[in-house]
Amino acid sequence: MTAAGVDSSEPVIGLRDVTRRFGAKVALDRVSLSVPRGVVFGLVGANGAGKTTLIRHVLGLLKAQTGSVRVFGANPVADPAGVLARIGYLSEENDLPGWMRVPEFVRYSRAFYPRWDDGYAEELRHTFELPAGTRICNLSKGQRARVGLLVALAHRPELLVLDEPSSGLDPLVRRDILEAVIRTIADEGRTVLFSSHLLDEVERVSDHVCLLNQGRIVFSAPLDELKESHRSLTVRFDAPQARPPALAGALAWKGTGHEWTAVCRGRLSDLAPAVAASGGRVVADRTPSLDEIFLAQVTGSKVPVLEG
Ligand SMILES: Nc1ncnc2c1ncn2[C@@H]1O[C@H](COP(=O)(O)OP(=O)(O)OP(=O)(O)O)[C@@H](O)[C@H]1O
Repeated sequence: MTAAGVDSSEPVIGLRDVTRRFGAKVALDRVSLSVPRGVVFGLVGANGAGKTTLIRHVLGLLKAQTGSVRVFGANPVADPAGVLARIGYLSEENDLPGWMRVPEFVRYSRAFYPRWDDGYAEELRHTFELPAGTRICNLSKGQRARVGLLVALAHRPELLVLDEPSSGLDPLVRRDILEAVIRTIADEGRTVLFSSHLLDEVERVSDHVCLLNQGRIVFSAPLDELKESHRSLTVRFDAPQARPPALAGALAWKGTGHEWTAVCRGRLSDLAPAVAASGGRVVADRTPSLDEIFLAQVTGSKVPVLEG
């Protein structure tokens, strides 16, 4: 326990066996995960994977049909005011009242948060270069995303939840603003949960990555661990091969003839003997990007074998 009575070992978010159906569609399928305090937790997955549905459970906007959700140790559906006051949230849709000007919207929003910091809100307005006199409906999509981010941040939340925060932001703004914001929050010991399609962005800022596919967790692990436990291997054979070798741990192959490359689960020391047994030799070995791991994990054997 800290002096403030916060148990720092207790996860900020805990989901246990959460299943959510919309009619016949299973949006979340027995999802269990734990988000420790002070980490940047990146949630990745293709369209429809269940990311927003998971975030809505964390915010208490959806009630778990089975299983349990705990945020700061509380049930967000039973105690929405207590939980939401500690969360900053930027939604994918980023619905804002178009008729208000930024300072009006800031005044309106501050009423919901006892810990709102006026000085910080004004500092963010300057950093984000948001004009005071323009109605929100006349701002660009990127500027509106920055207004949403300002309001999510200005009460210095313990947990920042960002659902696809990059939509509408150009690459410069993403790198300079969003990533700086995410790192600052984490450096201050607060927690960030964010979902994104942009795997290079997730890779740059996340401590922990969770991949959802069709409502199920494919993996959830510290980024370092995830990268250390995968290799991209290029294997060469003396005689041309019609098919890639049967290598335990290989998730997806591409190549042709003498040379084949695979993203593999495992370490080189475990994989090399199996490559040798298949008659090949490893000619290149590197750490794959998160994007490559994601594609290999999600599409796996469905990745077409390129015939050359
Ligand atoms: N209110 C709803 N009614 C019916 N189906 C829904 C509802 N909300 C989500 N779904 C379905 O549940 C699945 C998961 O949706 P969700 O929005 O959580 O995915 P996502 O990973 O956030 O996708 P995206 O990246 O496109 O935002 C999808 O098939 C979606 O169509």
